[in-house]
Amino acid sequence: MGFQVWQKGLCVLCFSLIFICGVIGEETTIVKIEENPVAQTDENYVCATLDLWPPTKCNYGNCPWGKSSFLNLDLNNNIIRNAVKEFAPLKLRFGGTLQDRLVYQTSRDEPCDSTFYNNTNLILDFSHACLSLDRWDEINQFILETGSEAVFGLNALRGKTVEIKGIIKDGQYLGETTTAVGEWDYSNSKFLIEYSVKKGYKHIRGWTLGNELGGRTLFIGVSPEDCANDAKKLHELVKEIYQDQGTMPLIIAPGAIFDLEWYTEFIDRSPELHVATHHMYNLGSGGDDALKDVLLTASFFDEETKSMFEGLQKIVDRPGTKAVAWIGEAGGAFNSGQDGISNTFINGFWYLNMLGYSALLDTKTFCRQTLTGGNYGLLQTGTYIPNPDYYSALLWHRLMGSKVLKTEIVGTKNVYIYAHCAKKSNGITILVLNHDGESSVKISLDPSKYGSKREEYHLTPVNNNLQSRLVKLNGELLHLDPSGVIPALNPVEKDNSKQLEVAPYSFMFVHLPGPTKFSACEKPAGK
Ligand SMILES: Cc1cc(=O)oc2cc(O[C@@H]3O[C@H](C(=O)O)[C@@H](O)[C@H](O)[C@H]3O)ccc12
Repeated sequence: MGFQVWQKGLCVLCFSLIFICGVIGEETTIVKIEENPVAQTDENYVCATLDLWPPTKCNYGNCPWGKSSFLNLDLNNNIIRNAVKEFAPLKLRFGGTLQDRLVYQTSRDEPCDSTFYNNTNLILDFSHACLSLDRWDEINQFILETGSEAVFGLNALRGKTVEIKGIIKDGQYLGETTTAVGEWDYSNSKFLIEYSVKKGYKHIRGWTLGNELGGRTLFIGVSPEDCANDAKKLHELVKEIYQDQGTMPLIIAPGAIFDLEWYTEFIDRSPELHVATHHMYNLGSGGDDALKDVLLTASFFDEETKSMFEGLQKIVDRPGTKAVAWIGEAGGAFNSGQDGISNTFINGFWYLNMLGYSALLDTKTFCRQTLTGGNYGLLQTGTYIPNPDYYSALLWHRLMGSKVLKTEIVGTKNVYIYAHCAKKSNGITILVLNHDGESSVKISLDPSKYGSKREEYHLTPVNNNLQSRLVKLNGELLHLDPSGVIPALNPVEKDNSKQLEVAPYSFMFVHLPGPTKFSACEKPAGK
């Protein structure tokens, strides 16, 4: 037995009842890690989004977007640049609801107003806005200078007619459906792609089509057949435009909420698709008062969430399907997240679990809504000071390699453990999330399996306040230096002859540099 977890609470109970129960209550929880990887992520699995919401976007009386839209974000801000460079390359997905209301300037003489105006009489409640060529150049400069990769969301509603129909069943009015029908007018997108190739923007890793237009309908429904035809058109365009470029970016669609029937038909009709992407908001609404409980009890791992991941994995795993699965956008709570939750330590119970779980189900990339903007930004809106999840994302990126190892815990429900081959050594990295507020988790690591040493990265909230925006690493507050430099994330080295202890309500990355028994994690010499 290489790996064991003791629940302190149970042992305390046992000691206090020792004369009655003897050793019967001294329950040992066993954790097993399979030696052979069960899935593989992209090397840069951690991705973040930049959305388009204007400062006037509000939910529940809270307007958390400021100037975080990629149309007006200060791309020269030192903190943002430093935060992004730490990942180089960070995959950045540009898009969101309003991407299907965005037009691209085709000549510098053309008027181009970059403001989305609120108007509830219009589709998606906002006017159109324009992405100027100058701004597109600035965005590409930013991507290049920060060593990032871009995935850009194209407007898939252009040219389509939006129809609103009443639903009547058995003579009863049940509400309305909004669908977009007709052919996609790709001319404006074609221009942007051609322009990008002419300018030599090689860091564009993928072009994605539409935001939440298919799948489980939220606002506007598009049939799987129409969506597949549009994706096919995009593929043809990209192939033609990039024919002399050597590499071709990925074609990514539909960026919707998963629905088994819809996705099955869409993927069946899209043999050329590279990435089938879906969005997930499995904490519920940003206006929900019960989010704290949902996070601590991990009840976001409900049947619906699991069936979405498993459903898509099954579809893409079928022989003959080329597409792989990505989470193209996940912010926890929809409608901009929740202040005091999405931007605080407690949100890590969702974010780190989702990074772990999605990887296990062979998701190649996980895009966090957002890099900045809304309440769920990795960086605070306006100040760009990193929220606790920023540091979790960075530790994941640095420590968790692409090969995913399956873990199994027997005997406890309050601890979640994920394991990957290590990013930079022949060993492995494990991530332990202790959802128990009373008890530490104690783990023994058998040196004959896990090597003699380990490096611990223990994340705890400041003042034990789960809703703190400040986080400590190994007991030291993480903060920017006065010039906006991201702090070093240094581990504490420990001997594996001593037990590992993960405090109540905390997270720990543990790097086991080896030598370990995980031969699949050994890197070729020189890597
Ligand atoms: C009602 C709803 C349910 C759901 O599961 O997802 C979802 C997503 C929505 O839009 C996307 O999510 C973000 C958000 O609501 O916070 C937006 O900022 C983003 O641009 C959208 O892509 C809306 C509603 C729902």
